[in-house]
Amino acid sequence: MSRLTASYQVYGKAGSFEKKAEGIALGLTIGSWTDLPLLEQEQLKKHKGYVVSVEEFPQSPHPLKPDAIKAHIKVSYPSANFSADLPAILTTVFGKLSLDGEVRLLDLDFEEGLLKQFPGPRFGIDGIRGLLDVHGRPLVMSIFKGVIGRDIDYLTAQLRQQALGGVDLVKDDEILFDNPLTPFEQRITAAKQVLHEVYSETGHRTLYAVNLSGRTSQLRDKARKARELGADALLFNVHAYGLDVLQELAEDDEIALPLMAHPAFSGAFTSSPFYGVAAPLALGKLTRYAGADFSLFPSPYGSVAMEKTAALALGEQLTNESLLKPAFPVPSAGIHPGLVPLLINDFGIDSIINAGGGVHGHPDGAAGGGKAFRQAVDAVLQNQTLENASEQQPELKTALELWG
Ligand SMILES: CSCCC(=O)C(=O)COP(=O)(O)O
Ligand SMILES: [Mg+2]
Repeated sequence: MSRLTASYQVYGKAGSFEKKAEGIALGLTIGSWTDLPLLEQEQLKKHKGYVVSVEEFPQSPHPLKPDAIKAHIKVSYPSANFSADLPAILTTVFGKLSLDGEVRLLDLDFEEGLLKQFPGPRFGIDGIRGLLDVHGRPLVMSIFKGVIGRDIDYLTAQLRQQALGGVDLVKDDEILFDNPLTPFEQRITAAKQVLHEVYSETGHRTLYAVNLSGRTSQLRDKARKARELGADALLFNVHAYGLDVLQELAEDDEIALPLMAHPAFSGAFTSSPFYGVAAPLALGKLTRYAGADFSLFPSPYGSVAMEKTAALALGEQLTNESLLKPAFPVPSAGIHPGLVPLLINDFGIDSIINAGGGVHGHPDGAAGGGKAFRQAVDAVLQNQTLENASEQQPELKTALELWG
């Protein structure tokens, strides 16, 4: 029978953590142990959690509580205790415990038998590259901006400019929901036509990720309809809905579209250094296990930044060796072409450079913005500085003058 090991960060007095860990291991499984008669101990043995390790960090005192230090606790849970789904798993390892003071879930280690119950990305990095026939460089994605309150003609005009800039993907902004001016289905069909026109004119292929939104009970039918209409990919605010909803979409063979996980709402439970869930686990490992082909997260550099070690660990969780396919890391928010060398250095070629304002804010419009990003990527891959490359690339030069 497989097991699941949870790693937690806690604060407390030095020497107090074994007891705390034992309390978690028993409290979240069989309750008590030593007081049980031997026969019951034998019966319940396979359901018992146990402490794997306790590590104290005396050099990491609590910033506000002078007698408390940090510790990491690992607890192993038998999978006999839960059904093989993320709601049951999260409730077991961090249900009531998440409400019990300063405790943070850092990681979950799934043994192979349990991991096999999860789909992982349907397409993964190679599958997405195959759809685009783009290999050997990071992909470039742009984001619709300022579309709320505008009609479908505005949206298609903006899409055309983005695609002409040579971006590989365009996604809806996560705050664009189904609405009378740009209804979900019309967005798909109108975008398809524009992207086909651009492909006929230029030979450049761009995929569009439409925001799958609405009540949970409607999502499956909407996603299936999107596929029927020829949608390229679905953007999904997974952390507002829950990971299991993503998994349902990922496992549905009648949907079978690339799924792009947006980090909206996740800051509510990942941002505190003391509480919640570590971002590499929530936006990295679990988002990949549940079936996202792409996971967006704040890069270490832009307007909404994630601490660098967390962002790097998140990228690692999306791409490391696993039974499941890797998902694309998409470090985002406030990205401009001048950041491309840092992003490629951090997240490698198998990542996506994603920008909204950094594309639309270009003085030559979104087409100029897209070109500047593509030029920046090419410069990095050719080991050129952006400054040198920009001597031959006017769009990149303009971007560097504007954003540095
Ligand atoms: C917080 S990561 C999500 C990125 C995103 O959805 C976005 O709209 C970023 O836009 P920006 O103009 O900052 O590139
Ligand atoms: Mg956005």
